[in-house]
Amino acid sequence: MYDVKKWRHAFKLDPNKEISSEALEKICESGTDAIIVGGSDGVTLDNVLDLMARVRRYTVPCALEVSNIESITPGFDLYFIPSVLNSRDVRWMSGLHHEAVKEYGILIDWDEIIVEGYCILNGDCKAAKLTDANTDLTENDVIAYAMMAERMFRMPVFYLEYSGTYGDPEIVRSVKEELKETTLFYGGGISTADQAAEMGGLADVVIVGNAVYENLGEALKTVRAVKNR
Ligand SMILES: CC(C)=CCC/C(C)=C/CC/C(C)=C/CC/C(C)=C/CC/C(C)=C/CC/C(C)=C/CC/C(C)=C/COP(=O)(O)OP(=O)(O)O
Ligand SMILES: O=P(O)(O)OC[C@@H](O)CO
Ligand SMILES: [Mg+2]
Repeated sequence: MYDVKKWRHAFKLDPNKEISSEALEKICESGTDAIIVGGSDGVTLDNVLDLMARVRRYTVPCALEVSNIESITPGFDLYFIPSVLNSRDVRWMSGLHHEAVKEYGILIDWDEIIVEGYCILNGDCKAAKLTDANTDLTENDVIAYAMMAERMFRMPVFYLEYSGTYGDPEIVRSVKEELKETTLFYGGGISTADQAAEMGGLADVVIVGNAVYENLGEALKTVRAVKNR
């Protein structure tokens, strides 16, 4: 199922972190809609290839969320391309993308590409620091980014990124109310089934990352909590 409009839940696995074969089997067989391979630091071609090959033993769709040009490889079902709308540095919104398309544009199968308009809201997370994101935003600021993603740039995905911390459900609710076409991804700090159910009731797709490495048993419960709603 490669239509993100039908997704409700995904696990994000970091190629720069260790995961046992037993844990990986449970994650891939959990009933989640997809595995997203991605992280903001230490992502290399070697660790991406290794994780892709291991996930490929299972039937679950597997997407690469591109964080640098060097680690892009064929073999994924989909490629998510983040564009950080609240970055103060144009490289993270369109600069690196321009370089990549200039160099590899001819090789790109555009049907496999899904652009994500990111709005990073946890100023302490690695992605915020890397991209110099302005996280000092009001609810109206965030809604404006969502409107830009959908109506100016026609991005298929708007990603509310609270990586490492649980977000504000009221902001997620307001953003969801604003979006008509664009799919709303929520990620950040989900470590229990209750949190997954809450954000799953507001966003279209819930992404669970760090909990996989911190408490796998609880992380696995997030799938049912979101999909049984
Ligand atoms: C041959 C072949 C297969 C060709 C395919 C062609 C293809 C896919 C081409 C892509 C072209 C293209 C436009 C590429 C874009 C290049 C690029 C480098 C864009 C920049 C992406 C970007 C803005 C990265 C910034 C960081 C970011 C937002 C990462 C997303 C992941 C994220 C937020 C992770 C969370 O952080 P984490 O690491 O988990 O943090 P903790 O460790 O603290 O948990
Ligand atoms: O790691 P967590 O905090 O679950 O966040 C998931 C994802 O949104 C990170 O890009
Ligand atoms: Mg992480």
